[in-house]
Amino acid sequence: MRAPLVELVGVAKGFGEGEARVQALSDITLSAMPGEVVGLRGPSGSGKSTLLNLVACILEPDAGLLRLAGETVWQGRWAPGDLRALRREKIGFIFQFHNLLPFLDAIDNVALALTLNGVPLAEARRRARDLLDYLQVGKRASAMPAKLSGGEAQRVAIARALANHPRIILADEPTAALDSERAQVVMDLLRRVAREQSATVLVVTHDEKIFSRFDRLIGLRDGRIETETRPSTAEDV
Ligand SMILES: Nc1ncnc2c1ncn2[C@@H]1O[C@H](COP(=O)(O)OP(=O)(O)OP(=O)(O)O)[C@@H](O)[C@H]1O
Repeated sequence: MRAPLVELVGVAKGFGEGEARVQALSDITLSAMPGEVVGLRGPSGSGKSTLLNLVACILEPDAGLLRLAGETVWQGRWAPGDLRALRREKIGFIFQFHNLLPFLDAIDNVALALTLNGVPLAEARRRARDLLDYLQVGKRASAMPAKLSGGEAQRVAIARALANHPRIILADEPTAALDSERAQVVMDLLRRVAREQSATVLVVTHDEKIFSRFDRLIGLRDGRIETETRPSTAEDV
């Protein structure tokens, strides 16, 4: 039986103390299955990034339960173990602006994610090259980030996020800096990765031009789940 890769039950998160306290998320219950591409939408301040950062184990919940790939990672406290290792092994994170290291070329930006996980450099470069080819940006392997177009840089960043074969891929506004055509290419890739690697992809987005590309679109308002739709036109290409 297939089990969810991401599960949150009754999760809450606030910031600050006393009068300055902001309840960013309240009573969030959701789960996402392998192969599923889920969008998180909602007005500014509705809690989208907070939710993504909780799933990434970058922020600690105040209450509830967080389970990743069948393992309870937070319930009242973090489960014992190395959080950084968990993040490196299970989670790939894609940012709005690619966050590539400016002093490394495309291939070494990807290879670094592998060497940090103990893969020898030559092997890391070989695998990085394969990934760049998979994302159709292999020709730019030796280009420095400043010489890449926005779409190319975002694909290199996706390659980096995928380097360790994470089952959970989190993306914060991955298409915000891209034109419509490049945004669709990024969504094609994310859908393909979800399908081929049985991964769950969770994407925070304001970008209406990609709303139809999600299996499920969850709408947040004031830190709560307000709507959940299944865009009917989402198709794999
Ligand atoms: N580190 C923090 N310290 C204090 N308040 C925070 C912090 N991070 C988020 N918040 C507050 O929590 C609420 C939710 O913020 P969050 O960034 O998750 O919203 P968002 O939906 O991602 O917004 P946007 O679309 O503008 O990125 C907001 O009121 C925000 O001001």
